[in-house]
Parts: sequence; structure tokens; C-alpha cells
Amino acid sequence: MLRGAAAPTATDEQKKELEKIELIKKNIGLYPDFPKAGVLFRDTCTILRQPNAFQALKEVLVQCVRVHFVETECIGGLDARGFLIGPIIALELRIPFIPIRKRGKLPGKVTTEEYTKEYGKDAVEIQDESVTAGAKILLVDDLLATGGSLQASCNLIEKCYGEVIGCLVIAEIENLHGRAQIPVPLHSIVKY
Ligand SMILES: O=P(O)(O)OC[C@H]1O[C@H](OP(=O)(O)OP(=O)(O)O)[C@H](O)[C@@H]1O
Ligand SMILES: Nc1ncnc2[nH]cnc12
Ligand SMILES: [Mg+2]
Repeated sequence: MLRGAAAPTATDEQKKELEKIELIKKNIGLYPDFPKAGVLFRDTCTILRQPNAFQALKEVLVQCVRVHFVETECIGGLDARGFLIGPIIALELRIPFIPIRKRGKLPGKVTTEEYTKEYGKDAVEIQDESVTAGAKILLVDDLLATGGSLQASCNLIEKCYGEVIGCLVIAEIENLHGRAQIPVPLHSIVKY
């Protein structure tokens, strides 16, 4: 440290974190009535157009895992938008990434779980061989709305004898109460 330079305080760190979160929030696109009337679509993909915002997102997510989910052994990510963040977190932490895909996309022996989300029905699948029994898995996705997608993914991991230790999302739509469906601690970066 340079003579005379003040040591960074916790407040400096917190300020930086808040600035990053503001930058992330500013870069989430809002599209009314998509994909159907009455839904305000929060487009997290728009963050990827701005490298500074994407960098901030990566740093905030990785820090969140290091602070709140220290025991994480692998990252499970949801098709499709969870794939944008899961692998970069996993790579930074040098741990495996496991894809949870929409029905019919994964080869080999798979386990399936059906669910309902904010604007329709769907099903997710996981390759059985990708989950080691007892593995401590953190699930990541871009957004929590009704919680159907993440809840189904928690069930999938359980069916394959993995242990979901938590869920991490970029954004949470609080008035849809998705958090109540999730049986593990959930952390969101931006709240609406
Ligand atoms: O909390 P929920 O009500 O389940 O909704 C949240 C999910 O909905 C969106 O995915 P979607 O399956 O629509 O599309 P994607 O393939 O673009 O990720 C979003 O990316 C979350 O995965
Ligand atoms: N309002 C919303 N915006 C973006 N993705 C979603 N997935 C479910 N609801 C959504
Ligand atoms: Mg999705």
C-alpha cells in the first residue's frame, strides 16, 4: 500500500458493489406484452451488449457464490438464459457446470420434470450421469418469476440424488412470490 493512501473500507467495497448492481439493472431491457399480453418481459440478454455491465454481472455473481454459497461443488444452469451466466461462474471458480435443458435436447439417460411458469407449461431434463450422488449443487438462472422453473430443477436434482444448496438469479419479480416455491436459500441481485 502506498504511504498516505487510505486502506479501502467496507463502505468503499459496498459502494462499488451497489454501483455494479445499478449498472446491471440499467442494462436489463423492459418489453411490455411479451411473449403475451399482460407480461412485462425483463430481458437480461441486453446486459450482454454492454461489456462493462456483463463484467460487473460476472463479478457480482462470483462474489455472491463466494460469500453466500461457499460449499458449492458444482453449478447447475437452466436452459436457455441460465446458460449465459452458469458457465462463467463455474469457470471462474474452477468447478463443473451441469446443464439443465428443455425436454428432448439431451442425449443418454435423462430424468424429466414438468412445470408451469409465468406464461406457459414446459419440462426440464438432466443427464443422470452428470449428477454425482451427494454433490452440492448451486442452481443459477437469469430470472425468478413464479418459481416454476427453479422449483422443477430442484426436484430434478433431488431425483438424481444431488443436493441443491441454493439458487442464484440475476433478477426476481417479487410480486409473483416465486421465492415461496423454492425449498433452499435463494439470492437475487436485482429485485422488481
Ligand atoms: O419463475 P418462472 O415463472 O418459472 O419463470 C422464470 C423462467 O422463465 C424464463 O425462461 P423461459 O423458459 O421462458 O425461456 P428461456 O429458454 O429463454 O430461458 C426465465 O429465463 C426463467 O428461466
Ligand atoms: N416477466 C418475465 N420476464 C423475463 N423472463 C421471464 N420468465 C418468466 N417471466 C418473465
Ligand atoms: Mg429460462
